[in-house]
Amino acid sequence: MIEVHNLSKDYGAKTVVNNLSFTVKKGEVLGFLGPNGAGKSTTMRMVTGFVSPTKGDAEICGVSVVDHPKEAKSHIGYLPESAPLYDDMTVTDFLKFCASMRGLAGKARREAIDAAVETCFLENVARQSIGTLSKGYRHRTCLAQALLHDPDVLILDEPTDGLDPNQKHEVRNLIKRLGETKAILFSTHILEEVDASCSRAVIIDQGQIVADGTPAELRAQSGTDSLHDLFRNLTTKETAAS
Ligand SMILES: Nc1ncnc2c1ncn2[C@@H]1O[C@H](COP(=O)(O)OP(=O)(O)OP(=O)(O)O)[C@@H](O)[C@H]1O
Repeated sequence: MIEVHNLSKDYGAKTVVNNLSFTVKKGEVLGFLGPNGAGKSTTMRMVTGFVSPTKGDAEICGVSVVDHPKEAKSHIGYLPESAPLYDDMTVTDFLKFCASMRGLAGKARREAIDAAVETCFLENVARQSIGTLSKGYRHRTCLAQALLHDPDVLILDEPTDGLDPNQKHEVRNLIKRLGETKAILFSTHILEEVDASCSRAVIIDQGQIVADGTPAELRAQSGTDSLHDLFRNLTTKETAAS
């Protein structure tokens, strides 16, 4: 469902994503790991069609994001890194607006909003304006907009960032459940999430893949049965210049 072919991105003289290739099939949840500045968000922005690659392409359900970005985007639900929301809208109005942008109307729109509100546990705040929500609820509102059109592919940039332990648990379970019928690519710094939600994980460092496997394969590769040790051994310790 997601096929990434030799994706690269240069900013000036700096190559921040360097010839990445990987696939995510239906029923797979791929954890996308890497230190700060490794190129995770840039890769996700290219796969979702929001940033043009310098080289390479990504196919979403067989559709090239470079050649047919609008069609490719119709198959994707995207939670960007800093959730873009309209503070003056209520949660329901924001979801109505997003659903309309996705071409939903009438009964289909109402049902899509009800389902997303229920899935993301937003019932209690549905009529509250977004500007008054806590960080966790803002985050879940943005996750809800990604689910409205029941996309085959979900691309989630740090979906548990800033959530309390209870919410993290709920969102991890949600990702696992949604992953049974969709292809999910999600980035995280939290290595425990690999075991909690992922069928496979890719570790990138300085824009390149340095490990790719199931959680068990990656732990075996570490020599100490520890994802933390593998991550520390394979990635540069310094935070990349930003
Ligand atoms: N628009 C841009 N112009 C120039 N450099 C950029 C731009 N966007 C990203 N970069 C650089 O590309 C590199 C990769 O950034 P990116 O945000 O993809 O990393 P990341 O792995 O998502 O990091 P983090 O985990 O901190 O979110 C960084 O060095 C960043 O400064």
